[in-house]
Amino acid sequence: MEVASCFSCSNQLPKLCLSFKNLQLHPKIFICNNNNDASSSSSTKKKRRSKTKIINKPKPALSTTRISTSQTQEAKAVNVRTLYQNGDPLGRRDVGKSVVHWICQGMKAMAIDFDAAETQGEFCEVRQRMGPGLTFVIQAQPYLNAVPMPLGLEAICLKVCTHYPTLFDHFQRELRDVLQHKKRLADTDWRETESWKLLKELANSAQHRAIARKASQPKPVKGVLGMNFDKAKAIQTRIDDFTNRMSELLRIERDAELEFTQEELNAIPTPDESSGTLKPIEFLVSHGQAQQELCDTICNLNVVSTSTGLGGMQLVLFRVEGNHRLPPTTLSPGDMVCVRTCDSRGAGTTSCMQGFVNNLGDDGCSISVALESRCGDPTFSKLFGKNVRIDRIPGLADALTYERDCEALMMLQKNGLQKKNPSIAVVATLFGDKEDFSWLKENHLADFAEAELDGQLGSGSFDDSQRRAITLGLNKKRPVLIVQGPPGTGKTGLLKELVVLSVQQGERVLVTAPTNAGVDNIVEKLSKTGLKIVRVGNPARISPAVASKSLSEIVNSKFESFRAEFERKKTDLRKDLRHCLKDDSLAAGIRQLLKQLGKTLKKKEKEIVKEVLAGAQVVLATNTGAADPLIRRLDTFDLVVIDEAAQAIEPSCWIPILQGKRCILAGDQCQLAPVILSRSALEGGLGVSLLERAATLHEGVLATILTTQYRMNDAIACWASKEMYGGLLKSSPTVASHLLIDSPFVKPTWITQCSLLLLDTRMPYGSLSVGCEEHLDPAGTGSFYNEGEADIVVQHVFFLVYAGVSPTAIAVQSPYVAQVQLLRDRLDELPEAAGVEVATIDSFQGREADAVIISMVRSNTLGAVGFLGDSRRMNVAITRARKHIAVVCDSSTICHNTFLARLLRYIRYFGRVKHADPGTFGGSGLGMDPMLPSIS
Ligand SMILES: Nc1ncnc2c1ncn2[C@@H]1O[C@H](COP(=O)(O)OP(=O)(O)OP(=O)(O)O)[C@@H](O)[C@H]1O
Repeated sequence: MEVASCFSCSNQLPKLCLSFKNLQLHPKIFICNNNNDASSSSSTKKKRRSKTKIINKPKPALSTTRISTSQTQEAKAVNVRTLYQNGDPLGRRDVGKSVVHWICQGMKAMAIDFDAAETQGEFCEVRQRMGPGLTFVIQAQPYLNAVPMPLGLEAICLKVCTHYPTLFDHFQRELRDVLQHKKRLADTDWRETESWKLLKELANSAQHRAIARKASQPKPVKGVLGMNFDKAKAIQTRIDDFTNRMSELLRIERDAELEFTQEELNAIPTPDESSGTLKPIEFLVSHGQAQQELCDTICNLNVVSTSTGLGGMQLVLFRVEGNHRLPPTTLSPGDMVCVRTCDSRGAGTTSCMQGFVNNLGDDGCSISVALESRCGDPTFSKLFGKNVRIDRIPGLADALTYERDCEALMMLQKNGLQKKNPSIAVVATLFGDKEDFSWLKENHLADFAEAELDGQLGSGSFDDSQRRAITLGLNKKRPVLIVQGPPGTGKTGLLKELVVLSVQQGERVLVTAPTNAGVDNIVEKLSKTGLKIVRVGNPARISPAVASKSLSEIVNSKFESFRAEFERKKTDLRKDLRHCLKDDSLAAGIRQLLKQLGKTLKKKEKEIVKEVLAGAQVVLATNTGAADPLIRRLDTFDLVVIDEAAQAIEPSCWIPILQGKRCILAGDQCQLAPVILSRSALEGGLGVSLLERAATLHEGVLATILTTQYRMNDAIACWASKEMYGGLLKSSPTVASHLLIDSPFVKPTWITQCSLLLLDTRMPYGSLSVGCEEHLDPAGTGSFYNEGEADIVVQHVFFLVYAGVSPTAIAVQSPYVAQVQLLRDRLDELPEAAGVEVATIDSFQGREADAVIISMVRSNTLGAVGFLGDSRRMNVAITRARKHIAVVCDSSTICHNTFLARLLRYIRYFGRVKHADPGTFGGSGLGMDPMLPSIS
């Protein structure tokens, strides 16, 4: 079944659900998940860490079904942890009757729509979209989203709404009731309906049986790779132990995440309806008031225009009625949303479509949403000229990531040692013990030697350790290679070379990374090689710099002429239709032709997508995105490469690995780690990456280490080497002493000749510079900002630019999202700073810049430094700099952490310190005296 591209962190975008009618609006608690500290927008996990802001939304005017207090209290006794997940449907006893009632309502709406589609002769479209497992779960979301979750039970609802066996079970029951009722009136056999037949088809599919009975016995192990039965059985036992343990840890982590959400919800007092504090939804839309809260619903929107995108997605541009600005919103590109028509109060919905946010307009008044194209579809055309509301569908992206990780573990357990598994040698290597490993080698089933290079490498561009890594990686019989290397040792460059050479030796390669930023980084490198590369993923999550390599752009460009021809024919037919409206049979014929034309367009597009992917030498996606059916349907890959592998949990790495014959993992376990919310999941080992585990296996023979760095001035590299790598990191003489002054057109100033600089907002006599206190983001994101530090950063950028440093060679980082936003706003005011990159530390991993400025933000009397104290994050931040690093901070706060205190001491000793006061430079940095400050 079809899932065309992606949403949120991963890369799957569900095809549109069916239209559905007669849905009622209900009072609802809206959850606003905001990225705050450190998190890159691509990391959904980080979203979980962010404080959740809840807004009690107003009640629509429609009649609503309130769950009674006693019901809620009764159901509150149910704990999310008590839910089990063995593949059986969860019943009243497990989740409580309020939640069961909630699912029933959602599934009933879906069943009614199912039946309506059959009555209206649109069932083949339904058939196309429906499928077992995740496909079904995705289709069910808008229906569930339209029913209010019982108060206090949101976490359980979020868990249940992705529990396939439960949803399917309830849907089956509701559909049967709907069909029975209808057919009783018509006196026909309801079992003969298309809807029921489709349901039975799903229930009989192998995938349904596999998912709905996860507890079933794994297949019996036969001898694999010619091993005797006992050996194979021992490996299978290890796989079983591993997958069972990991599934349990994933479940604990997911529960922790849901409990976190529930705690946040519970912390909000129940709205006092009599107080009159609730405002109608249109108030939020039409009043630009300061006290407006962030919301994940936007109402009173009108369709302005439409255009067609990939996969038949219709990009629909909405604008707020009366050209008001959009309300402050949590919606961001890639978010999955439900689009419905409504009245001016946001109520009275008549139809619903699922899609994802493409972007929010720069004018602040518009939003564009990708919906599935529905040529001649009455549901789609109903949006025109109507009030429309857009609601975010929460939690599904995280649920999908979780489901895909679980699915990968299931496939590893069931198929890992089956003959048909292309990655059987990888599985045997990573789960076999020393004896099995030697046996593989002796029997020439795996070879860990270096491959011959035949002078393919460009001379001089790689050192010995890099050459060794490349030759090991080119050996087609080597199942696993781990490339470990501190920052700047050339891992990404080496991976690029490896991919190019592997393609040259006839291999097809799948390249993944845990985050979209990581994937885009390697796409950027590979795009200059002339290889046929395709980046698969949600277009809204792909960096504009590499958009031309995305599947959507490639398909669109190939499809252009065909689409133009289609539009021309469609216009002609429409004209004809207008002329013969009185002749029913002729009009019906033309309508039929229009429908046929739409189908041909879709078919052609599918063919092009298939052709592009099949012709690609390299396919790139996130680890989770590699589960996209578009990728899964392709032939087995010869090689799977995972970059930034230390940042991924092991289950997610198995998604791409199981699709290739061999794999190469590159990363550094001293850089960003996987983010785990639950302490017990962390202690249980969920935070241990595959890279870390595999590097120590079989006496380290799977790994190769790089130790010479080619990025940083030695003063910067020495700090990282001492703090993080036991002094092992060496600097290449080509970079060891490079400074900003060595770049062309850069003037000699004390700053351009300084590699390490501390801009301290604390004065030598102990007082803090005016305006340099930290503040909690009033938007309620839980993030912090510091205006004084922002001013100091701006003026430092100004000094650098004034000294001749190119703005594109400067990067500004902060661990806090609110500070990043503030810095962007401030630097936008400075035309000289156009081109300076401002990013969170997490999103800048894997990148580099000549000059890096870090704003630490925290300044408080308690000495609280939050996650600044995470040495791996600070290692990433500092090691992005090639020639100059400036740390802006309040030393008295930061020094409360011993690791950070050592960093400041190191800068004081080997670099320079300036006590910075934003007031003396004229605030925003604009119009200030460009004389360079002296060092105090
Ligand atoms: N052998 C080499 N000779 C000269 N420069 C090199 C060599 N290898 C790598 N470099 C340069 O070193 C810099 C860092 O390389 P790269 O980004 O690939 O490192 P990395 O290990 O991926 O770093 P990180 O872990 O921080 O992402 C790049 O500018 C690259 O051009």
